Amino acid sequence: MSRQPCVAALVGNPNAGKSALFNALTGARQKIANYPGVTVERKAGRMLLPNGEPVELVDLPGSYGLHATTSPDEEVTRRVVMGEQHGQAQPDVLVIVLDSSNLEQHLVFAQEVLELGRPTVVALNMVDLAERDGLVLDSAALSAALGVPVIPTVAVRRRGLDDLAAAVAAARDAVAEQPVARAHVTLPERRMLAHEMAQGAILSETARHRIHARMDKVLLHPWAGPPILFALLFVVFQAVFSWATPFADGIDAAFSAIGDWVRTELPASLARDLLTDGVIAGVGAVVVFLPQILILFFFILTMEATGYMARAAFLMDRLMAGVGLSGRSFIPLLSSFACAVPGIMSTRSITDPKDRLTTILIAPLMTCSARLPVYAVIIAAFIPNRAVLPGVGLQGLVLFTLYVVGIIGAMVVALILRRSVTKGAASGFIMELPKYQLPTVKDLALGLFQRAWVFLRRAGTMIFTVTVALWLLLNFPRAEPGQDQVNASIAGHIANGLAVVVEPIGFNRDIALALIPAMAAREVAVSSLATTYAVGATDDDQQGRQLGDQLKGRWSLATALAFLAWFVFAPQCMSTIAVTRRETNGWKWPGFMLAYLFGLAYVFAGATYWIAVALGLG
Ligand SMILES: Nc1nc2c(ncn2[C@@H]2O[C@H](COP(=O)(O)OP(=O)(O)OP(=O)(O)O)[C@@H](O)[C@H]2O)c(=O)[nH]1
Ligand SMILES: [Mg+2]
Repeated sequence: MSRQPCVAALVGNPNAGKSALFNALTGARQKIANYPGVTVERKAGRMLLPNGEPVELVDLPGSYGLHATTSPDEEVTRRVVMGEQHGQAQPDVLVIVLDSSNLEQHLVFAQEVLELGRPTVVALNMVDLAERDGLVLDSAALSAALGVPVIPTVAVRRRGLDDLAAAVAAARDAVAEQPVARAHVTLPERRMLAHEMAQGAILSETARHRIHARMDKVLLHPWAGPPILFALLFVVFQAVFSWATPFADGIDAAFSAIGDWVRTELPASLARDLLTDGVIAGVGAVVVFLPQILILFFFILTMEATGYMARAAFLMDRLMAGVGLSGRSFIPLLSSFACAVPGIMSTRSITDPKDRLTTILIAPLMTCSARLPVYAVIIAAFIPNRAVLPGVGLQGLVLFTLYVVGIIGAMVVALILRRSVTKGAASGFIMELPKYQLPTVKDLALGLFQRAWVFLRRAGTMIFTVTVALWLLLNFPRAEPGQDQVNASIAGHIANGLAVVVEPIGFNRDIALALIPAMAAREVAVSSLATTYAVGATDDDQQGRQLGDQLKGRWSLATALAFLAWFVFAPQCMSTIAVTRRETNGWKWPGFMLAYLFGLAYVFAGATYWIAVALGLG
């Protein structure tokens, strides 16, 4: 008796391990071509049944459903399964591949396939990963629930392949029987059933796996997840202000004491002024923010170490797709909260060139840690330290808002870029979620130490150098008696020229003066202001005052708010420009980045200033 060559097809959700099974079952006997008329790959190969009989095995693209298909891939899978695909005989046997550690999710699609009533076999794949996580499944119970054979497999270790081949052979022999179509159920019903079947198939589960699964249910919930993430970040920014104060005050007092000591011990001279006004006032003004930076990183490192950060990325994936970016952009953008330079370098993992370029261009809008000193000094000086709600401080709220404005700005810019300069569609991605873990004190301490070291090294090298250079430009040429030293200096002349440009957005000469050295790095704005006010101070009393008090006396609230808005957008960072040039091979994109970011900064600072003035805050 001769038969038509039997065809079997592997179906299942993306990442179930279909291709891994396909490779294990067919070995080198593969043919790869395109389905006619579409650019979807057709992978077929020859697998052997236990009796040596060959079967054509087709590896189908991953899919979430047979009805509302959303991509050419899913459409091909649907057509092949239904027997409607041109150039492909309808499979005699369907092999549904399930990921054991995502059983509930994968059973939704499996039910849809089973409703077709075709001869079907289920490969319960990745049982090794489930067992690693403390979950042992009962394939017999699942088989009883589904009404088809269920074979546990580990595709990458070739475990269960013989049993699977035997099950395919048995199902093939049943082909002659009339297919029995099953009752159709709605999607919510299918979800419920999937939940019940997945629960019913649990043979044993460690307490830890159960807790982790429950945590994921809540933290990754499409509605509950994002508000939880948002609330968590909110707490972080509250802590950045409320916890840091005693430490920051301590550092501040130490720098003041050193400054006072130098002033009394050394004879009055330009060299003494360089030490007190340039080095101690300037560098000290930045170092004061070390506690806040460490608190921020304490939370970021903890979220990473516990496994929550990857889940945050998972939650963000949908949002990113909404603005035309893939979830792959999330990690580079997240590391840009520390610094845009490593963030931009890590975009190398994004395969789509336009996706990658868009991510590079918006990375500087993520609030890097160099902005924290700028934000913190202005907020501490101008935003009253009071609670808007019990436990919710106004200062932390403003800081949180600045971060959010940066993120919203980045999303809007991405949306616009993806429709103009870097036109293209979003490509989805699925990432593996790491296990939940308690962070170790050692790892956290090491991470914080590295952050502290990076920050202090910058303060000791670049910020020190730029501040000393600024001090020199502020002190020469020397003013005539009765003349203001800052106005007489080289830096003062340059600043007065630039002030014309920034006056319309509410900036004064001192800000214009700080913006130029701050091109080296944002936090230099703080040290520059501190040095400028120290040089410009007319008596010792004024000289000893803290930067915050100086600002309060000299700036209006409207100016302070405009200054904050400026720093949300302005590309004040030489290293970011340099790394963008390197990563995009030329000056075109860094030039574009500079232009659009300065444009946004100018418009938003101006709008903030004039709205504040109109509200009577000028
Ligand atoms: N540990 C383990 N890993 C597996 C197993 N099966 C597959 N993998 C891995 O899981 C990942 C996804 O497997 P694929 O075979 O590409 O999944 P797929 O179902 O073909 O995915 P799509 O083609 O995107 O639908 C790969 O990294 C595989 O190496 C398994 O049984 N155990
Ligand atoms: Mg595949």
